[in-house]
Amino acid sequence: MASTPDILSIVTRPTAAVDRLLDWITPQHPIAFVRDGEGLVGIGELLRLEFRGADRFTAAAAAWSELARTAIVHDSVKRPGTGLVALGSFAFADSSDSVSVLIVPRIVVGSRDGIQWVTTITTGETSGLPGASDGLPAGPHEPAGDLVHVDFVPGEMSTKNFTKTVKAALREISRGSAAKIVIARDQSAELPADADLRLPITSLANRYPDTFTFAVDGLIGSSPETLVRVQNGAVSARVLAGSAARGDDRISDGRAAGTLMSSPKDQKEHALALASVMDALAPLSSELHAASEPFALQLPNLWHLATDIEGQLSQRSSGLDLIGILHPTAAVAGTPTPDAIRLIDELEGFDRGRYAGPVGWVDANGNGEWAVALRCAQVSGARITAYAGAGIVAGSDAKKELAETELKFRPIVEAFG
Ligand SMILES: C=C(O[C@H]1C=CC=C(C(=O)O)[C@@H]1O)C(=O)O
Repeated sequence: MASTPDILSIVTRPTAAVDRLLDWITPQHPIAFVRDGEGLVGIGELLRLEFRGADRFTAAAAAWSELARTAIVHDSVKRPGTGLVALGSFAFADSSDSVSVLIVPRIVVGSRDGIQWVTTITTGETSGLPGASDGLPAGPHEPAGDLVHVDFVPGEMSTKNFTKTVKAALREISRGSAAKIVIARDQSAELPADADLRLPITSLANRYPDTFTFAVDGLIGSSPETLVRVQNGAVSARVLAGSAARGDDRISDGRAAGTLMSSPKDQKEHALALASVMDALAPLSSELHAASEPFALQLPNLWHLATDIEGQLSQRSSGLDLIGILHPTAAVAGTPTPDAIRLIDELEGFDRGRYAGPVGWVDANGNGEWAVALRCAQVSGARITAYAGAGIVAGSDAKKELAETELKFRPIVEAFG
């Protein structure tokens, strides 16, 4: 549940002091959501709203609109992400022990379309008014510190158990219980006390610039999948499903992409994921467009089948409203959704936490960007747990799916390598 929110005073001003956004990440409790050098970095936690259970999205949307309604905002930049903003991360499952959070930072450093700004947020009605603060605190926090090296070992789901579970999922699919089930596994490691997370996060962002690199309440990663982006009434998403390893040279790499594009199994897996997002957005949008064929998205570790969706919202839905409607897509759960969720619960047998849940930000106007938390790990005290999964459809091969999860772990494993 949300704690009782205070009235917040917010000042956003343009700044010339921000060169590289990522230099502002703090060593402990980093808060960030960036892609290609743009996005938001939070410094310090002013307010934390917590939610649990099946109504976590509706409760978050209601608490957020109340906070936004009473906030006193002085915003001379006026762009999506300026003014009052929270970064959030939500649990995958209704029954998860992991709490879902919206975090309002004390300071937000932002960059978008070549414009940089700083937002200071304070509680109470008088502080934080223009002139009361000139914005940026001591910083930037240079990316520094020692490399955090950890060795991941299988977690609650061993590799052997994963292949067994994929085979069990295939039996359910052949019985007609579901058309697609996404099966995940975990790997974990001990972290040194007070590990400085700036280097792993910066290295994720540098190696995977086209993905959303995030750090919210200990959940860190680089996700290629946009769950939903809301910007002044426009809505967009990038659906991914269907994967192949990159080739070792130009020829084998081109062949890998070609084989993926012509694979009926991957095309089916992708079509189910796309349909789940289109079906969820259609009643809320006009002019909803998606290409008739996916394209091959190139990442350093993988090829993915990808489809971009764009439309206009026909109702005043905020990003928080939409993540509650869209989650979980067939890219992380399966099809039909209720059957896939039940089967994941039965077959996987571990708590996914916030892996595969929405992670992103929302502003007071309901604008926001939310990724599906993939290629990520949760830092909880001295423990780090990484997650990766694969979509199982008729024709999937358990060994290949295991190999695919290894490639999906790579961003996190290398960031801590
Ligand atoms: C479930 C994951 O990826 C999803 C997103 C893209 C491709 C996927 C696949 O090909 O199986 C998965 O649906 C993960 O990275 O843990």
